[in-house]
Parts: sequence; C-alpha cells; structure tokens
Amino acid sequence: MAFSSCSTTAILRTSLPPLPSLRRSPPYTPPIFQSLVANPPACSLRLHKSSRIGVNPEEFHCKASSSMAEIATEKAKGKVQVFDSEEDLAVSLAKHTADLSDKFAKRRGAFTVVLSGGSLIKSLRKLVEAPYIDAVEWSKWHVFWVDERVVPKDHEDSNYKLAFDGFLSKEGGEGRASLAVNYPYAMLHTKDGGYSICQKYIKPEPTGQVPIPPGNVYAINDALSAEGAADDYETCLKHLVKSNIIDISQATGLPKFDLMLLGMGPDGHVASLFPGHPLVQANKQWVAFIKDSPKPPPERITFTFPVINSSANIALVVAGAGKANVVNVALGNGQSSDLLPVQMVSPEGELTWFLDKGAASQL
Ligand SMILES: O=C(O)[C@H](O)[C@@H](O)[C@H](O)[C@H](O)COP(=O)(O)O
Repeated sequence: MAFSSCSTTAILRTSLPPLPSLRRSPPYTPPIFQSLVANPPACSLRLHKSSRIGVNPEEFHCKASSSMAEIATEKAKGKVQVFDSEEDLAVSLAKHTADLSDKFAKRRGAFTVVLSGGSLIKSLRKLVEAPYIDAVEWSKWHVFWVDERVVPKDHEDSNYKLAFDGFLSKEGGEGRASLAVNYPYAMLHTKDGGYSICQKYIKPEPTGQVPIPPGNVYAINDALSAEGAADDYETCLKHLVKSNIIDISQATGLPKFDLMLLGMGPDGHVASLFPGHPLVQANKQWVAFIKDSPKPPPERITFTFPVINSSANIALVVAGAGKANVVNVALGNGQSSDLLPVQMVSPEGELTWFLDKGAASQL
C-alpha cells in the first residue's frame, strides 16, 4: 500500500474553562517558587485553587476552581503543569494533543505524532473517548515511535503492540465508519537517490478503531536486526521528510515532528537514551540502535537527541512518586552527578511537562 495523503481539515470545537487570574498575598515563601518571585520578568505563575504542590491555596485569590496548578518557568525548562491526579493529567494531555492536532492539520495538512512506550499510552486514553474520538481529524495523523524494542509486533514487549492495544485499536464513535489500523505490517525499502520507497502489507483487522489511515502508522520492521531496523526506520523518515509528510527544521535540517510524547524512566532516561550510555551523545544518525539497554529488553532502536530536540512540541509525561526525585533534579533543586537524559530534552519548539502531584512531590 502506498502512503496515504492528507486532504481535509477538521475543527476541534471543545475547550476547557479559561485559567483563572491570580493575585498573590504575602507572605509567599515556598522554596519552589522563590526563584520565580526573585525574577518576575523571566517567569509567570498561574495557580488553581486546589493546587497540592506545597502552596497554601488560601494565600491565593483564584477566581475559579480547577484541579490543575500551572507554572510557567523559563523557556529552558519548559512549561510545567502539575495535576492533582493522573486522571486530571490525562484529561489535559488529551486536550493538548487534540489542540495541536487541529493546529497542524490546518497548517500543514498533516499531524506527525511520536509515541514512546511505558505508561504514556495509558495517559493518552482520554484522547480516544468523547469528545476527542469524534472531533480529532485522525485522517491527518502520522504515528511514529521515539523508541521501539526489537521484538515481533505481537510480542508483549513491543511498543507498537502496547500502543495498538491501549490506544490505536480503541473504538471510534458509535456507528462510525473507520479504517483498520494496520497490524502488523512491515516496511520494505530500496535506497534510490537518497531516499527510500516504503511499501507495507496489511493484515486485516476488525474495523471500528481509531481511524488513522493504515499507511500512516509507522512501526519498525520487526523482521530485521536492531541495526537493520534502525537503518530502515531512518530511511523511511528521510522519505517522509522528502515527501513533506514530516516537517523539516530550518535550524538543523533534521525532521521536525509536530508533537513528541515522551515518558521518563525513574533513572531519568527518555526514549532509549539511558544515563551514562554513549548513545546519549549520538549525533550522526537520526535513529540509532542499542543492544545493551539497562531496561529490558536489551535490543532497541531509538531516535537520537538531535532529532528529539528538533521537535516543534514535546510533552514530557511523568506520573508517580517514584519519579519525584528525578523530576526534582530536572526542575527543582535536586542534584545529580551527571546530566540526566531528561535534562537534555530541549526542543526547538515548546516543551510542556505533565506531572501528577506524586511526580511533583519533591518540588
Ligand atoms: O520503550 C520504552 O521503554 C520507553 O519508550 C521508555 O522510554 C519509557 O517511556 C520510559 O521508560 C518511561 O516508562 P514508564 O512511564 O512506564 O515508566
């Protein structure tokens, strides 16, 4: 099957209530905010009534109630949002993703989304519920993986299977006609004049799933070795850049994905870029392979940091108190002897953190 092309635009008509305005009353002393107070021009703070990040809500005069605390810090650390619960985080992540889908579908006629594995997929669940399941222009979506385990697509460790089972296979609105997401497929290519020609074969699956065109879900070729799969994936990305499906960064000449959805491990790894591993410094290839991943399974492919950081938007989605220490290193006063991979996430565009209060508990 040839790649699908994008031709229509949808307008997402859903919105959350506007954020409340905020007035601050002295005393105002929580350590996490002291630098913000000391340097007001560099940052702003918006806090909602039910904030649970160590600030007494009584010290703030909020006009509206919400479960979210939102802190806009300096550009380098991105925009940090803390939610009372993972449920609230998932609601906001769905809106964020749907809004970007709408924006890029209108602007470019395509929306390139990069998934990671792990708990991120569960946090995307609200996107395949009302109202988004029917409002999102799924036909514009092109789905990629920032990293993938080198296992068959139906293997329990496969990030493709994780996303398929937990997100891509979810049912659309009642009675809607939809296309099946390809499952499984393989990409074949021949190098020809610097780019590849990708072909896919599709095993029919039940319909009624998130209606992303079958040709727009770019899983790895699980018939190849780790080296071969990384090379194959990079070649396919080059083809998609040439054909303007994936945008290109004017600054770096690298693929510029519209939205990268990253999880973070408790050791501060992102994608399959682990602390202390030489792959963290890789800058020659777009997609690299690793055979000694500290997190099993050992063989994986992963985008490298130059590609990750060429993104137009990155959402870093972190939930659970088990990651609070690393979140504090990245965003607070925590210390680490080495720069952690998560601290190297610095996109050309916007970085937005989605934290639940467990993950933010040391801030
Ligand atoms: O394939 C992988 O292992 C992932 O892509 C990996 O980078 C993941 O996102 C983090 O380990 C966070 O996973 P959790 O959210 O499950 O902790």
